[in-house]
Amino acid sequence: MELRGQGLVGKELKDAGDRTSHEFLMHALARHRPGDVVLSEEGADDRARLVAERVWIVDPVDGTREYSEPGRTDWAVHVALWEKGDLVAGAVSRPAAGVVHSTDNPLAGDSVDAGRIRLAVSRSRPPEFVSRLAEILHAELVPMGSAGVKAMSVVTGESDAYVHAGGQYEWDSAAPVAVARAAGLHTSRLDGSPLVYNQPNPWLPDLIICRPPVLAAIREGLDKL
Ligand SMILES: Nc1ncnc2c1ncn2[C@@H]1O[C@H](COP(=O)(O)O)[C@@H](OP(=O)(O)O)[C@H]1O
Ligand SMILES: [Mg+2]
Repeated sequence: MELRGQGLVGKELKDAGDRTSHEFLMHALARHRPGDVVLSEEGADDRARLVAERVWIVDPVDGTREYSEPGRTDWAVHVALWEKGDLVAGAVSRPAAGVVHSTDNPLAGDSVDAGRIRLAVSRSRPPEFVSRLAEILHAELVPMGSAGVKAMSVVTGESDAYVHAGGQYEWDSAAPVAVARAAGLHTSRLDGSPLVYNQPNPWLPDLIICRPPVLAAIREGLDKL
């Protein structure tokens, strides 16, 4: 937040934000949880994570593009804890909005049943299939930056589902998925299989996060693509 007001713009601001947040998190985790391994978007992949019992999966700035655009609040800091096979805790912080969604306190809101399904989608690179899915479902697209912010929009009831495919890494979804699960939402891969973390290759290209009542409609829509 401090860096954003210091005159850096564009790539310089993105890189400085990523690096500063990464260093902050690495120091904090080394100090408070020295025995744990960290998988960060901005760090070298420490292969010790593949035999570790506890691994922190972090994205220091998710929605880096939005972070670099003055006044935007749709970017987030993701911190998730994976322990012995699954996510056990996580938080998605939105510093510019002044909110932290965590597995302890997801800040879940009631969703008004608007009739039309609202799909959260990337504002800068909406996957083509999501537009087709929206047509099939007569759904409304709600564009915003950051995987974490999109997932939290389902948690708060601003949208009904976040459906993504075509590319992403474990750090983009780990903390959002941990919080979404704590809020009682459905989380899975596009084919319905579970999202599995701390894999040798952290590429995790697709997901569905949705309110349970819309899952059947989304599945039917996906089948028709
Ligand atoms: N096709 C793709 N391949 C790789 N990463 C992708 C991707 N689409 C989205 N992402 C990542 O998902 C996050 C949210 O993207 P978007 O705001 O467009 O929905 C971004 O994380 P970062 O900002 O941490 O790089 C972005 O890099
Ligand atoms: Mg990210």
